[in-house]
Amino acid sequence: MAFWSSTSIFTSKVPRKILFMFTLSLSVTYLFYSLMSCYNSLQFPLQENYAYQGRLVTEETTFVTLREKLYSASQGLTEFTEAERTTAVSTVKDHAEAEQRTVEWIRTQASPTKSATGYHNTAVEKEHQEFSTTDSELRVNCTMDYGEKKLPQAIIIGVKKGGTRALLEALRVHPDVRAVGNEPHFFDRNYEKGLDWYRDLMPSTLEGQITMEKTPSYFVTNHAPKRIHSMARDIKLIIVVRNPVTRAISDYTQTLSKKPEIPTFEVLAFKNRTLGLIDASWSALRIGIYALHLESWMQYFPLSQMHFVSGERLIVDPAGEMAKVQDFLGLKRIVTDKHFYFNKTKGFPCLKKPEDSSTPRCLGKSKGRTHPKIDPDVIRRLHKFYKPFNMMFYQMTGQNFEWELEGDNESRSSQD
Ligand SMILES: Nc1ncnc2c1ncn2[C@@H]1O[C@H](COP(=O)(O)OS(=O)(=O)O)[C@@H](OP(=O)(O)O)[C@H]1O
Repeated sequence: MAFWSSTSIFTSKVPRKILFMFTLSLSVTYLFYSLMSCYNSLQFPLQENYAYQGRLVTEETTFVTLREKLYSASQGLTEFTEAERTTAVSTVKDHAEAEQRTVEWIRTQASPTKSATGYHNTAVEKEHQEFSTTDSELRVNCTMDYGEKKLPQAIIIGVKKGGTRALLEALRVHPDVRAVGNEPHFFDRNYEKGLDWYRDLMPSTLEGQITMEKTPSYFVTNHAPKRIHSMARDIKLIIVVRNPVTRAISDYTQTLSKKPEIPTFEVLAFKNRTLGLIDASWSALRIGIYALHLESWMQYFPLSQMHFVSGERLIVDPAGEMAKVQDFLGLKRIVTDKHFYFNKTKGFPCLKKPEDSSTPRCLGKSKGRTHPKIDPDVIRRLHKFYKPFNMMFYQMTGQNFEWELEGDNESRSSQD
């Protein structure tokens, strides 16, 4: 009875109110913590999505902060990446294969050229039946992040030292482009890791956004055209090309910055300098035989799926080149001259600084290194060496990049 009278206190009116208040406050606390933990796990995706929307409305701050973060992250990654270290020094096997292939190709070019239509041959059809993935198979990985990770619909496949980083960073300003910052090297070095691994590297995209990546070594990788075709036969390919002589010097400058002990450019460029025998198997020179590499790609992809960017024009008229790239990708022309300014110290166009940020928007110090002075006679010989291949490349692409004019000028000034 005594026990009953002590518990019956809970049934009396005043304590029932206290009990109610206590339960209520417990529930509110529980609800508050649940919401907080949910918010924390969603915070980054929300910001990202909001940022994207903000771009279209007025709130630029979040977008800018996020872009700055991505930009500086990509800067860090481009400095001395594994890609840069290993592409310049190919393995002995690759080197031998490449040399053999280059020599054979140069020999066969003495015979009449193939017609442009003949390149896109039956190998493509066979390949497609065996390996092609359907669109629905490509769109599976939905993450906590808003949107979903997709395999790229467009890839900057080359060329090394052409201006690929500048192009990718300018494209990333576009709200409908999402690109991975570093170079995945999937189709040349990581292919055995599989498409799921590759897809997982990509940023999540919203409906209507394009997923992109850049790995410049794909352009000169034998297996890359077939492998990329088997992933997506309708993929768009972008190739930034630059005068092969300047490109070779830029490539050499990069290697030299990491290995100061290597022989001079003049020594590496020749098999026999007295005989004027150019070493076309040296990767710095081989990469510049664009017609040779393009031929492999044309066996799998029609020219309509390729877009060639002039590395030279990307420096003097970035907005002009960006307009053409955006058209090719089916994007609205959002990245325009308003986004660029010429930075005199850097000597290159840079992306304009957002008002509230002090982070530089120029590319890092691994871009725009001072090139060593090369013997003008060697430069002249290299221009002569590349001339027929450049002509062939102009014919194949239907575009004249006018590298011979530069060569003529250089030859003239070196004679003065
Ligand atoms: N806006 C801007 N800023 C800096 N550099 C620019 C820019 N546009 C094009 N370039 C040229 O890009 C060259 C480097 O090319 P890549 O980015 O393709 O190099 S890499 O293959 O990724 O290492 C780099 O070559 P180097 O000057 O020889 O370093 C530049 O000439």
